[in-house]
Parts: sequence; structure tokens; C-alpha cells
Amino acid sequence: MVVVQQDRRPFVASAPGKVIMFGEHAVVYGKSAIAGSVDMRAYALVVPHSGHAVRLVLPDIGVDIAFDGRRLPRVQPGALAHPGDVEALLAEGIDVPDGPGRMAALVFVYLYGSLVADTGAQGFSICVRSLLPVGAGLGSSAAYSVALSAALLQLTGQLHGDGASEGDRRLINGWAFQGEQVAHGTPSGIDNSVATYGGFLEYTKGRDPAPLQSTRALRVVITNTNVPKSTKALVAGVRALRDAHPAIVDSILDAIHSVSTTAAELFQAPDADDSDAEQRLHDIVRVNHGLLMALGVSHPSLERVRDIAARYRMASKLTGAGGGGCALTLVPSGAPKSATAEVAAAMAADGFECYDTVVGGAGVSITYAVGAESIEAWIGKQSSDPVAVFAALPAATIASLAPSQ
Ligand SMILES: Nc1ncnc2c1ncn2[C@@H]1O[C@H](COP(=O)(O)OP(=O)(O)O)[C@@H](O)[C@H]1O
Ligand SMILES: C[C@@](O)(CCOP(=O)(O)O)CC(=O)O
Ligand SMILES: [Mg+2]
Repeated sequence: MVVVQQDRRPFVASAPGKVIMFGEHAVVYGKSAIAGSVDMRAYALVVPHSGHAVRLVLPDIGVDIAFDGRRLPRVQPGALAHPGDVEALLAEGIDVPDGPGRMAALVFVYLYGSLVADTGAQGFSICVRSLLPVGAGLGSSAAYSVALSAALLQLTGQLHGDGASEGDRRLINGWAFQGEQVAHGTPSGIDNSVATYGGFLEYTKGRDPAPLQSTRALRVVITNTNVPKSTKALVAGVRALRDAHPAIVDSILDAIHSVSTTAAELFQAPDADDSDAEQRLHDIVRVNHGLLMALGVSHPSLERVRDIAARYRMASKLTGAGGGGCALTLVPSGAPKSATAEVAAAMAADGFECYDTVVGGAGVSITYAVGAESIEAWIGKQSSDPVAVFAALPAATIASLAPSQ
């Protein structure tokens, strides 16, 4: 048994969602993709207490489970080779309903079993709230997984710089990737990398993410079609198409790779105001969407978003897994604020929801304070049940628990 040093103070670990600008799906096959963090995050409040009870509360998706932490065995490295073994962990007397809550609980139980079980750590409550839309292509699963990994590593004293050092980030990212594997089977790792490191980056599976210094303002309108989708099913659909038509699908994936590498050059071009570069970016947004459509991951609602943007001479593409979820619209450099407001209003008139987001903010973060006050004092003042307080906080207060962008 590895006995850990435990800090008993409550804290909040948080991580952002992401927007994939170019390269989704192809990135699963080792091609390049470009993505940045968005200013919506998942927040995990951890409250250590005496005894061995462990409580997981996920108010956004209706999960509230408790179990005796001593009953869960340590998960052996390599357990992910047998996903059934991970599912079997839930049989240890933990009652979780089917649906999205089950997947989120499974990710927690896997990370708990790997990082906390058998360390002699005492009990705790953990409550995760997210300001990201769930299952819409903005990486809510990865933000959840990164916030959880950071929370459990910090709780058990396995981080050395409160999540900010290079070593801490590498550790958090590695475990969050495993959390994403529990949820999706074969993630590329781009979502958890953006949620961990934040910023704007180029990602190729198996390599360290490469930060991009864009000379161009990263202005996008994100539109949520509110059509539910499953990342797992969409990724599986592309795999089935590739198995049936390997040569055709591989050439589509190669074309997407060229789109991403061209985009990286354009974003970093010295003359950001060059109208030729502007036009080329517009073109490749359109081309990237067309290639994704050929892979079968578009949806009529996403095509509708593209039609509306085209009326304002802007280019849109799906972002994330597709099949519904979100689209992004590239805002041309120099476009007045009124232009983005107009296009967003036109989309809202069609029943879509738009997010005015800043791309490229902070990655994972751990905080013990709200302003000048400790979280312990801040939450303790409001009620004797910190989880109930946190679960009911308004979004604006939750958002104050992370570094400002
Ligand atoms: N606020 C949240 N609380 C708990 N689990 C969440 C939360 N947000 C997302 N998740 C987990 O992530 C899953 C959605 O992930 P996914 O289908 O990959 O969509 P995306 O990552 O694009 O939002 C949910 O079913 C749930 O398991
Ligand atoms: C389709 C894919 O490229 C991105 C999926 O993103 P999301 O789960 O829809 O946010 C899959 C992956 O990279 O693992
Ligand atoms: Mg996801």
C-alpha cells in the first residue's frame, strides 16, 4: 500500500473545453489537427473529510452516488485492455443508473481505483459542475476527465506544483487520456491535451502538443444546434467506412491533414492582414467541412448553420465529432462586432444557440481560494453541506473559481 500525504483543505480543480478548428476525426488516424481552449470550463470541488465514505455528485447529469472507498480494489495498470473489467468495478455495490451518468461514474471509478484506492487516503466528497454544453462537440468529456484527474492527483499529494508545472501537466494529461479511453474507446487525445495545456495548438497523436502563435485574432462564433450526438458512435461510423473503403477514406483523411497544415501556416503568417490569407482560410473551412460531410458526420442542422453564415459571407464547419452538436463560423479579421452579432442573431432566429467565446485561455488550474478568501471559509459560511452549496451556485460565481482569461 502506498500511503499518501493528504492536504485536508477543500479546493477546486478546473479545466476548459475546446474547439477543434481543423482536423477532427482525421486526428484519430494520426493526422494533424488544430484546436484551442474555450472560455467555458468544468469545475470539480473536492471536500476531504474523516472516515472512508466517497461521494460523487454530478448535478448537471443527475448523479449522486456514495460508496465505501475501502471496497474498491486498486485498478491494475493495463485494465483498459479489458473494458469489461472497468465496468465490473461498478458491480462493487455502486448503484449507477444507465445513460450518460453511467459513463461519467465509470470514468470516476476508474480514476479513483487507479489513483486513490489502496493509498490509505481518507474519504472525500467531489462535486463536478460544468459550464460547457454536455455532448455538443466542445469537449465536455475531456474537461470533466482533466478536472477529475487533477482533483484526485492533488488530493493524494501526487502533484508538485498545484497542477501548473510541466511534470504535473504531463501526469494530469496522461490520466485524463485514460479517462477519455474509458468513455470513448479510441480518443485521439486532442481534447484532453487542450483541456490540460489550454491555449491554441497543433496536435498529432502520440506527440507533445505544439503551441501555435497565431498572428491573427482568433475570432469564431460557436453555434450549438442542440442536436444530441454520440462521439463514440460517430468515431465508430468513420472506422466502419474506412474498413469498407480504405483507399477512398485514407485519401479524405490525407486531404484533411493538408487542410490542417495549411491552416497552421496561415495562422502563423507574418502578415495577418493579408487578404489573400483571409480568403484561403475561408476556403479551407469550407473544404474541411465538405471532407467531414463525405465521412458521413454532418447533419441537416449543421448544413443549415452553414447556409446562414454564407448569407453573411462567412464560412462555417462542424466542430468536434459532428452528427449535430456544434459548428464554428470563422469571423474575418477586421469584421465589426455588429457583423458577428448579426450572424449570431440570424442563427438564434432559427432556434440555435450561439456562444461568443475567446479561444486560447488557460488550461487546467487548481485553486484553494476565491479572491482573498479560502474556499473552506467561503463555502463553510454558507451551509454545513458544501456540496449542496456548490451544486446550487449560479454560473457566474462558478466561473470566478478559475484564472481569468
Ligand atoms: N457536467 C458534467 N458532469 C458529468 N459528466 C459530464 C459532464 N459533462 C460531460 N460529461 C461526460 O461527458 C459525456 C459527453 O461526452 P462526449 O459525448 O464526448 O461529448 P463532448 O465531449 O463533445 O461534450 C457525458 O455523457 C458525460 O459522461
Ligand atoms: C471526433 C474527434 O476528433 C473529436 C471529438 O470531440 P467531441 O467529443 O465531439 O468534443 C475524436 C477524437 O479526436 O478523439
Ligand atoms: Mg468528448
